[in-house]
Amino acid sequence: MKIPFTKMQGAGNDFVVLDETRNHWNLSAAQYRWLADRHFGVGADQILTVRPAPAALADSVDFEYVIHNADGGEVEQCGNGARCFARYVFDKQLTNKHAIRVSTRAGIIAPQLQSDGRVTVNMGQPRWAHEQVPFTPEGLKHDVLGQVQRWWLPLPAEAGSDGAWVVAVSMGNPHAVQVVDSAAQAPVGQMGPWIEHHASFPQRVNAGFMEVQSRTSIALRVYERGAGETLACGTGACAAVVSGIAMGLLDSRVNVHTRGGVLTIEWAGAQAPVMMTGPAQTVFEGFIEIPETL
Ligand SMILES: N[C@@H](CCC[C@H](N)C(=O)O)C(=O)O
Repeated sequence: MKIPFTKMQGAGNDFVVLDETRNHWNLSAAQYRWLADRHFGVGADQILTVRPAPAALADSVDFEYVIHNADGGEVEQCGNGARCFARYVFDKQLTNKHAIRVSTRAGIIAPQLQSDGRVTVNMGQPRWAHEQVPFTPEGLKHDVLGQVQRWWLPLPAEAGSDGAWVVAVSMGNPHAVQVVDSAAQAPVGQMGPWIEHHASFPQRVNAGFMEVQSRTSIALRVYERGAGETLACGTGACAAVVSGIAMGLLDSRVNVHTRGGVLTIEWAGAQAPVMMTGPAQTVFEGFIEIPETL
């Protein structure tokens, strides 16, 4: 089966985008994994699929947005992908709207194309309840910083540290955010996999390493669940900023410096939604023959 695809990137977090508004490709987890493979497939951190709005939501949303990690697993949310999704459906004339509403496994989000080419996404509210992350901290020690609890995650010697103080929060997908002295020096590749698979996160977790540079600027690296360290993680940026605001370390508008570019995150606190603004670009497009058996 030969299918069309578009390669996109948002702050260096890269995607293969598939259009299933007319045809359903019915790809298996192994086929998504193959597409994401940088040696045998196209190469991507995530595969994004555009589907028509689900019938039950047809009056309130424009599309369904389906996300698979590079490991082939389907996940709930992807922030950088949401900006690319909005750019894709507009450029491909699947809609003529600059502002759309999109259904995801984590609820409805609302991306909007800006006149400078960037995209702003209303990512909804952060979710702190343990069952919503999900996070099972039984047996872990904790302290309180500002308005938020930090939990001590014990780690084995191979992780390069005996543990980490993390804030657990969901932006539709699970995040464990820790404050570090230097994002550049943080042992992301060594510690990340141990946090991702920590027993206190039953659905695994994205591990964020946040360096607070000022009240309006952070440097951030994220070891993503199902993808490893990426050049940027949009939901990770939202999770880090809301955690930093709740800890009393950040103001309500923060520039997040990732290895692939800058994202701007705004959150007024409490019940306010998190707004994320950043780039979204098409890199190339083509057709690819998907192996039937893998
Ligand atoms: N790159 C993404 C997040 C993609 C999903 C994540 N790896 C997960 O498993 O939750 C972003 O920009 O938010």
